[in-house]
Amino acid sequence: MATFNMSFLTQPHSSLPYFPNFSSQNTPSFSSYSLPKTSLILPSFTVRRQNRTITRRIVFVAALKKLSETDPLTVPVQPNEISARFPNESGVYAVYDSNGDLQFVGISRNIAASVVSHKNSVPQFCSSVKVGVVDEPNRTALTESWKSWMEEHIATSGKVPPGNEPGNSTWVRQPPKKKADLRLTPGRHVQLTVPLEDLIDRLVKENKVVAFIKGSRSAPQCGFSQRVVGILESEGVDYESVDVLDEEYNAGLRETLKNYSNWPTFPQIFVKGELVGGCDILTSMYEKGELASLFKS
Ligand SMILES: N[C@@H](CCC(=O)N[C@@H](CS)C(=O)NCC(=O)O)C(=O)O
Ligand code: FES
Repeated sequence: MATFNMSFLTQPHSSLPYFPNFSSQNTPSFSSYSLPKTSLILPSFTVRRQNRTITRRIVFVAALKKLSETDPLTVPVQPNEISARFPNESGVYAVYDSNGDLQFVGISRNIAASVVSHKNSVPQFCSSVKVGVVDEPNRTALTESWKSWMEEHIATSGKVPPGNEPGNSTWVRQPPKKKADLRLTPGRHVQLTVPLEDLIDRLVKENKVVAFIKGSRSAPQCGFSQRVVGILESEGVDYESVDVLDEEYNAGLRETLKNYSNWPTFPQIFVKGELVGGCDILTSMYEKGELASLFKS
């Protein structure tokens, strides 16, 4: 059998020899996954060591069931029916189209949620799904499960599932691209004809939410700025950022902004031209759940 380097293939997150966890209420039935027992406790045996008799038990852990031996489950149209049929657990899953062709093998921390998401985004490819729940999942174990299903499919069909072809982004959600930071000037080589205060004033009035931070939004250079960026992003705020440490495009901003806002530190967050505050104030408003109304208005 040919050997394949799987590292370049599109894989979602991580997987393990696959131990079903049947405790979930959403797990429909044992037979739908046709999985073996999590572990079989085999008879114990004894060894003699330094005149002591030690009892050992052999624990046999069931391996991931083969892809070809796993029964497919039909994917219902309604998300709540999908959640009822598929487990909310970690594992590996294989998605088939209505012709029974394997489209994608994935790993998920919540298989039901992944199936709902695929059914929404690519319903034409998402007719039935084979599931392998992984108990005590860790990254290596999940990845090994994924590999074993992929290798089995490649060995029998000679093909990589289309959704796992390198560069295919149909099945794996790409992280949203971060906005670029705003720059106050075209660069140091250009002589400013208006005072820096006026540029700041225009910028905070023309943009609803502006965060003046140390470093860029993708790589804040200070923990206070990092916390504020994290809060704004977790609230899903559409904001602009300006790096006060950027001496090429924002020369002089660090000191001029302190005068403009009468606030001595960074970060500084402006909403509709008004200073809201820095890290402490934003953190406190976040913890009290006050940010949604601030950014909505
Ligand atoms: N308590 C402040 C913490 C921020 C802070 O202390 N910033 C300092 C260190 S990053 C600062 O900007 N100092 C002035 C400067 O570096 O120009 C807040 O709530 O934002
Ligand atoms: S740069 Fe040191 S605390 Fe912000």
